[in-house]
Amino acid sequence: MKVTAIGTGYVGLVTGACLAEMGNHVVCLDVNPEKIRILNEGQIPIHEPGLLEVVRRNVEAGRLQFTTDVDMAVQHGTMLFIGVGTPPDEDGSADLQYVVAAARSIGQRMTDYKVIVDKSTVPVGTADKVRAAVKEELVKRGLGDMAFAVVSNPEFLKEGAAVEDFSKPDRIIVGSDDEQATLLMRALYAPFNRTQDRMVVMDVRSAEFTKYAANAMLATRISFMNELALLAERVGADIELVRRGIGSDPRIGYQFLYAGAGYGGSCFPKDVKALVKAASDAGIPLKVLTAVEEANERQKHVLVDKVVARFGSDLKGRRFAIWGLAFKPNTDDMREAPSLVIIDELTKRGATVAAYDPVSMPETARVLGPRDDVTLVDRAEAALQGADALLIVTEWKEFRTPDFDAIKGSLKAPVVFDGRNLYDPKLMKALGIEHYGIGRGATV
Ligand SMILES: NC(=O)c1ccc[n+]([C@@H]2O[C@H](COP(=O)([O-])OP(=O)(O)OC[C@H]3O[C@@H](n4cnc5c(N)ncnc54)[C@H](O)[C@@H]3O)[C@@H](O)[C@H]2O)c1
Ligand SMILES: O=c1ccn([C@@H]2O[C@H](COP(=O)(O)OP(=O)(O)O[C@H]3O[C@H](CO)[C@@H](O)[C@H](O)[C@H]3O)[C@@H](O)[C@H]2O)c(=O)[nH]1
Repeated sequence: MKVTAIGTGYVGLVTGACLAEMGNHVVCLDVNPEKIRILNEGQIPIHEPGLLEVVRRNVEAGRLQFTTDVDMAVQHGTMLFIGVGTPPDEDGSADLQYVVAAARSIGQRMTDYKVIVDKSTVPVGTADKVRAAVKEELVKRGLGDMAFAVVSNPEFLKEGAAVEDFSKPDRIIVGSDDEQATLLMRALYAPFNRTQDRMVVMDVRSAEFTKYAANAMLATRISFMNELALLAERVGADIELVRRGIGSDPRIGYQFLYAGAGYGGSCFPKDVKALVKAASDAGIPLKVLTAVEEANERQKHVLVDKVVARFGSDLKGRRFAIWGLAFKPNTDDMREAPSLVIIDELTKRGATVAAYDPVSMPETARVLGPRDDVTLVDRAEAALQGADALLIVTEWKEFRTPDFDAIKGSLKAPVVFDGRNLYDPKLMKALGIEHYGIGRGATV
């Protein structure tokens, strides 16, 4: 089938590449010429495991191309996926300007039937806005009767596992009230839906809502565990043992129960805010979700609170090593990364920071800009040299079983603030490392 992906970010590029992999002819369009230049040079602008290989394979096979040419891109696809950003507006609501602009650019150019697929995360009612924008442009061109469908197909991929998640989806949500469009969506997704029918077809509004409900539920689990972690510490329990204890109940399950330094990324923070705002506008304030966000804001400060409790609030002359900067492992994405809050809190108390991340240091340098108080080093061990303590912020695999002797030998004193509960407190005690986990007390 002929597909156009509008927006070549995490969602648009992965969608385009994975659909090309199944034999579709895909054009990926972006308004950012730099991204298209990188893609046309055989590279990808983001770090996403396995994606480069899929992109290269399909470009070579002639099924995948990248362009800034809107005319060509709109002409090409029968199915046009909108995967542009929906960042938070000042009041927390989703800013739909890029989605509406993409819709208009379709309406200004289409000459035959199109299925316009909203893949971006968008509030309930957005498909109506997309439909209205396309129609308005068609009417301007005297083509008000031209048929098209607008479908909601929210994306559930996780960064760092995007290709895997797209290729083996838990579910494919399709919100559609157009039979022909539903049939085309079924055909397009058939290769990803072979072993078991995972496609759930519903009305458009319910599909749009499903995406926010899923992220809100996951964020709730994390904030719930983070709050229990605070309590566990106070009453002398270990949240890691509690996690295993409750996760064994299949109604609860083990996933997404990890207490840590707070959730970040381009989705949970913005989607929770957007749902809270939409609900309040609708006159149904969401009390639980409001608390989820508040708890997460507090959680991003928990690691520094522990540093302050140990070293005092004046950190002048102190130096801290940070391992892990990206908001989660296997990505270079720094959007809403807890590490940024931690760096900010440490440096504003006078400390300096030496930080290491396996892939996100160029992105960190871009986000932070030139700084005297933050040094980015190219090896984990280098960050430790002469530091007062080590803070672990992102659970990259290479931090899981490090050379503990090197940690002890390089730090001024062996003190580790373990923001992802990577290390066993008993082992730390045996090794003589002062260890502060999340929700499991200190081993001094
Ligand atoms: N990142 C994720 O893991 C993820 C997962 C599921 C859903 N989502 C949702 O998908 C959407 C996209 O997220 P993302 O992380 O891929 O965003 P992104 O910022 O990485 O990419 C968006 C791209 O769209 C381009 N763009 C903007 N306006 C355009 C236009 N009119 N025509 C063509 N291109 C245009 C931008 O230049 C940019 O390259 C958001 O709504 C997000 O909430 C993201
Ligand atoms: O038990 C856990 C699990 C995650 N996190 C944190 O939660 C954040 C988000 O992690 P994750 O969900 O793995 O990454 P995202 O790429 O942001 O993916 C989420 O957001 C996407 C965009 O909407 C959705 O498509 C995905 O289904 C949803 O998992 C990160 O900061 C994690 O460190 C925890 O603190 N504890």
